[in-house]
Amino acid sequence: MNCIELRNVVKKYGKVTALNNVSFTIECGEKVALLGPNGAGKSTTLKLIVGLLRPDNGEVLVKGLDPFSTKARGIIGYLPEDASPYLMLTVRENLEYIASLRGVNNVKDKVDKLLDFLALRQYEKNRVMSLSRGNRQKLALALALIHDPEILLLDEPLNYLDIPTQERVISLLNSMTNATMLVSTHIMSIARRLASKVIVLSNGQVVWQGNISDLKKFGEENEPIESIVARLMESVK
Ligand SMILES: Nc1ncnc2c1ncn2[C@@H]1O[C@H](COP(=O)(O)OP(=O)(O)OP(=O)(O)O)[C@@H](O)[C@H]1O
Repeated sequence: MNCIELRNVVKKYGKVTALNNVSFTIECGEKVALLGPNGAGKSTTLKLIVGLLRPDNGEVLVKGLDPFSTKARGIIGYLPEDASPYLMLTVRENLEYIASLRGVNNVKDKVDKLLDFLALRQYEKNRVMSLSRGNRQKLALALALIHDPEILLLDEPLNYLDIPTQERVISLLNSMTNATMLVSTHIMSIARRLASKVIVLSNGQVVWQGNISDLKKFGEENEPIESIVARLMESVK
């Protein structure tokens, strides 16, 4: 079954065409990295799937549903780029508030587990406005994961995180074997550790999609994967 589907999607911001006829499908359970140069349309793609934006043309479906529907919103977890949780609330208050909005059972247990897992316990009573950027990112990740979403949309999930936390988050995400994941990243090594497929966007268009292992076919012997991906990205101007 398809969990995410974009059909001929066009999205414009005024005169800027951010996405120009983008189509792809992601089957339930697949882990996919969304790659592309700055301004390629990655964040826009995620915002359309999460129901923060509507396409100007074409269709976006989440498990066959309109992303704006309550049902679709309930099965998605979203980590925005530069996520900003409620700054005046404490770390625990943020987690408990979102957990209750999401209808999570056993809120205290779930919050405690995430606080410990992401090494946020010592900050639980601190207001978010006082946290470092990395600790805010950890909280934003916890907020995206608190309801065990079926579909996870992550925009640069490891931004600002220290190396031990990056490793913990990678192993946590890898343990979510049933979840469907679409992860936007600029870092190829992260894409390879979190995903088995890639969609490469450039200038608002899909320039390549397929298994990461097949990317090697486009390169010369011993050519680094980053160099192959850079060439694909530059193929559309
Ligand atoms: N709110 C907005 N208003 C106007 N233009 C926008 C807006 N958001 C994005 N854009 C434009 O849409 C295009 C795609 O932007 P988007 O943020 O989706 O790219 P991206 O691939 O996520 O980039 P990056 O890797 O730099 O984060 C860019 O040209 C960007 O300037």
